[in-house]
Amino acid sequence: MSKLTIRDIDVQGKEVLMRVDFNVPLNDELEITDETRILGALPSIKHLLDGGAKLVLCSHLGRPKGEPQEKYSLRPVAKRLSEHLGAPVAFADDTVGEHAATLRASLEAGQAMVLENTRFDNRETANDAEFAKALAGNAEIFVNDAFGTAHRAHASTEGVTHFVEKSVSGFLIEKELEFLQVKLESPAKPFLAIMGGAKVSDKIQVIKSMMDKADEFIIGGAMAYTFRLAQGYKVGDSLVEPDFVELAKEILAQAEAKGIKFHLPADTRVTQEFSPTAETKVTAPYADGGGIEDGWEGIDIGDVAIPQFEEVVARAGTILWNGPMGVFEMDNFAAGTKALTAAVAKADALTIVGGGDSVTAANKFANPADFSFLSTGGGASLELLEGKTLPGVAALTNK
Ligand SMILES: Nc1ncnc2c1ncn2[C@@H]1O[C@H](COP(=O)(O)OP(=O)(O)OP(=O)(O)O)[C@@H](O)[C@H]1O
Ligand SMILES: O=C(O)[C@H](O)COP(=O)(O)O
Repeated sequence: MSKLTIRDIDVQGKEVLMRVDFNVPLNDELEITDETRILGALPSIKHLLDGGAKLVLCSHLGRPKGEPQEKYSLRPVAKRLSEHLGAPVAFADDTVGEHAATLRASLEAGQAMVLENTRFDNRETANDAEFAKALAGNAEIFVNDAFGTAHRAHASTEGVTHFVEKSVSGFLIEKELEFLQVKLESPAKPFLAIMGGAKVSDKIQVIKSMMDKADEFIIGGAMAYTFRLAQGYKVGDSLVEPDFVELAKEILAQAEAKGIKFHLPADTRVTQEFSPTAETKVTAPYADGGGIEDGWEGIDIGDVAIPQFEEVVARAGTILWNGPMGVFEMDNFAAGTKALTAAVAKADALTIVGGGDSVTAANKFANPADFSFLSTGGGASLELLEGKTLPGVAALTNK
């Protein structure tokens, strides 16, 4: 069912509450290290301000568990936003308290402000009605543009919709759904899904759901070791999730039955020490009886795997990439992720990148403009690909 969007409303002189996903990474100095999500929200923010809204922005940052903590404050984000807008952005030290109320009451048309982290109050994640009502305040309109948090039914994503006249989606949610849903309905073939990273438990169900759509899979990162274990190979001290070995076996059998090309790394770069100066070596290919010895841990795909994967990427018509090939945060473990990032960036295909770390890799090792779309959603994009309904979208007003 289609939902009202930001294009369908008149906001002139009205107070508008907008949920954004400003859950950005901060370093120890509380500096923003990746502003993809801020940039993602800007088109909607500018559109509402140009339309004369009194704009109240809210978001979570991290998982502070109901306690205010300086390291999870949205203050640095409000400052960065003000730089992007070239206008002051007021910041409330609280979310639904006195300071927030005073600032909200003094907003003028075309001005924006940011509320403190919604998760500084436990009632946010509990989707508490009183908290949602206070958050809505005098706003007639709620705009949800927090795609990254749309899979959470929290007070600021779902609850609040019960206390405003209209709830609409913003441009970012619209764009995310366009790429992750609409464009993947009839993808140019072959449709390649590249899955990597560390969280097998989060992603293995997505692989299963995508077997009806994808023609080929590349599995990298720690994901690969659970599959290699399922095939009976030795994986040494590598990160595996034994609880998912059975499901991995099922997936491998299903791929074979359906004629899906399921590419696991032919070999693995391993180390004995998890550090930026550690020595590494590449195992013999699994097919030649290779595998990972005890005392060694897989940290990247190997030298045989890299060109094989590059070839698979080069022939794809559509590429969906979620999760790095290795521990790319350390240079000595980053070769596989670097090579794959470059290959995806130059592929003549629709290229969609999802997941926090994959987007970071895309920004670090390639020109972000060389990808068709960088998703701001980690869990949210995975749930969408699994075919689940996102509560933050479902709660919006029907057209
Ligand atoms: N072989 C490996 N062993 C251990 N960790 C690995 C390995 N390969 C990749 N990783 C780690 O996986 C992490 C990323 O995995 P993750 O599943 O969180 O992906 P993601 O793209 O960030 O997705 P999301 O945003 O959904 O969390 C990186 O920090 C990387 O260092
Ligand atoms: O980073 C994310 O995936 C979103 O901001 C949601 O955060 P959460 O997993 O803490 O709900």
